[in-house]
Amino acid sequence: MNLATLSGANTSAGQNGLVADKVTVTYRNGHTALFDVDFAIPKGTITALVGVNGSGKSTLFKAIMGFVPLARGSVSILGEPAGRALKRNVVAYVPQSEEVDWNFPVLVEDVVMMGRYGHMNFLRIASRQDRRLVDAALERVGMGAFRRRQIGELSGGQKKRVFLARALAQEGDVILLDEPFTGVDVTTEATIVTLLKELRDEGRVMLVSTHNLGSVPEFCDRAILINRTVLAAGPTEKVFTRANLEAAFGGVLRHFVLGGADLHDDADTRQVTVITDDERPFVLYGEKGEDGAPSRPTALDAEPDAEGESAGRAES
Ligand SMILES: Nc1ncnc2c1ncn2[C@@H]1O[C@H](COP(=O)(O)OP(=O)(O)OP(=O)(O)O)[C@@H](O)[C@H]1O
Repeated sequence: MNLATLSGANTSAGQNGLVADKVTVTYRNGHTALFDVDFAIPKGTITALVGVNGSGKSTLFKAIMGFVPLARGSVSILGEPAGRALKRNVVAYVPQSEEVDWNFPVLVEDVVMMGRYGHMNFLRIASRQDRRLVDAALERVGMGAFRRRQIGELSGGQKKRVFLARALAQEGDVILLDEPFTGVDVTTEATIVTLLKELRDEGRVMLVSTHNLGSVPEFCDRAILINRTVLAAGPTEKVFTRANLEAAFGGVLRHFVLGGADLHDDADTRQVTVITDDERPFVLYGEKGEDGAPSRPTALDAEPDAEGESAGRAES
């Protein structure tokens, strides 16, 4: 995807958030990447989009953005058909890094200014207000000092921040983030999470795809588990359960249970369950183990070397 195709926006208010109704996407090669995807996300919330590689997360973002056509179904945004909302530039999209052509010769401040294109006429002459919003967005993500750098010269985490700044400059009420935490360090992750929480408090709608299962309960009010269709959707505490995650990830998930003598020197049967798809494990503590609960870490469907590796992650 070329940087220039990722244009910018406008503010708008609506009573509803993001609604998908039987969304089905079939690529030109005949592969149906999504079928009958249904969900409804209210305003003022952050929703995690979670699923294995190839489960259709990016396809869903592209379908919402109108980059791929729907074979069936519809999307409504802030109470109006997606096409109309997209024309009003109320949706800001932060794509996966791999989707962007980083050789496109453009300065950081120009990337952020793209977020303002939807507010300009065809001559694209930036107003004082446009420049002010670009400055504010760059400062808010801590990238003010990098504004005159070529985007391709930045680190992965810095690029993510710049794209977030572009979404901020756009002033979109709906923000779609495709794997914003991939390849970023803990400081950048914390910066992004803080920012998303602020945006939620401002009443925006955010859909965030991530493989960092552990961070989902920390900042996402809701979650959608997906594997070509929606497996579970709703408040995180209801959706982010061991059974649902196992259904969503099947054999791909690394899953360990610590209990018995490894954890307690008394008869306490509570266990620590570590579920991980990627870098940040999802840790459950306090589930009662059955009699004879595993006393050693148990790797279900894990790779041969995964036990030590993931047990180490769980400790960190
Ligand atoms: N342009 C395309 N043409 C045909 N098939 C595609 C195209 N893009 C994606 N697919 C297929 O659609 C499915 C969903 O891909 P998608 O990129 O949406 O998955 P994802 O959940 O975002 O994966 P990841 O976690 O790896 O980013 C995959 O099977 C993929 O091979």
